[in-house]
Amino acid sequence: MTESTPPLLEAEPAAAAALFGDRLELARSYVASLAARGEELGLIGPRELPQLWSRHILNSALVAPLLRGRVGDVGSGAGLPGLVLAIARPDVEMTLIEPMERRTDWLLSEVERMGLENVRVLRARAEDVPGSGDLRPLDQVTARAVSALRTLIPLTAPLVRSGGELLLLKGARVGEELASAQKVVRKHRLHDVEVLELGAGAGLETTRVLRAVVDP
Ligand SMILES: C[S@@+](CC[C@H](N)C(=O)[O-])C[C@H]1O[C@@H](n2cnc3c(N)ncnc32)[C@H](O)[C@@H]1O
Repeated sequence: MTESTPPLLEAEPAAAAALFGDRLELARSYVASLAARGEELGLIGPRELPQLWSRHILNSALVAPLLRGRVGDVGSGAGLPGLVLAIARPDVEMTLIEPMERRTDWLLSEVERMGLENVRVLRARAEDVPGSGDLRPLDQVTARAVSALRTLIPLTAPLVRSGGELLLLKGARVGEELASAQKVVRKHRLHDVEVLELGAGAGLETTRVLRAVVDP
């Protein structure tokens, strides 16, 4: 019987330096920590290591230039995109909203290990946050791989202040998801809804972001 070789961590793509600038060392330390402990903690699958940088870290970091003010990330899991964005944008106040204790423990330990002062970890389900007094209405909310738009919009829009924005990272079927979410788009008074395609020009995997203004 031959022993199987553990999958190798993807080499850091050249684009990482431009996306993280002087925060690159912190991004590297988060990637190293996630690669070392992520599988054991059930945060990432073993097959993710060969695409950790390109599919997960840079896919998340591409959203960083769109951020402003107080931002929440719903369903952060391992820290995607919220922790990556907080690393890239120390000027942004980031709240990671995640209900699973094992995941919030991991997020808190990473925030402490990296000395990030712009991150708060809130253990909660997004739908329980409005009206709880735990979080003031946010300027923007991000989410990635949490649910389809028809359920994700009702989870995220109530967290945003009037005139704030949703930035929802989506896959190639975002158009179909949006078509079947029209009822909640109207109910939550989203306008200026657009799908941004980020990264392709820079030779990266395309990150699709549903951006919409919330006007409750
Ligand atoms: C598939 S994981 C994705 C994690 C991460 N965003 C990523 O892209 O890798 C979905 C995450 O959403 C969280 N989640 C599920 N329902 C939620 C809710 N109602 N409010 C907040 N987080 C939720 C789960 O606990 C889980 O960590």
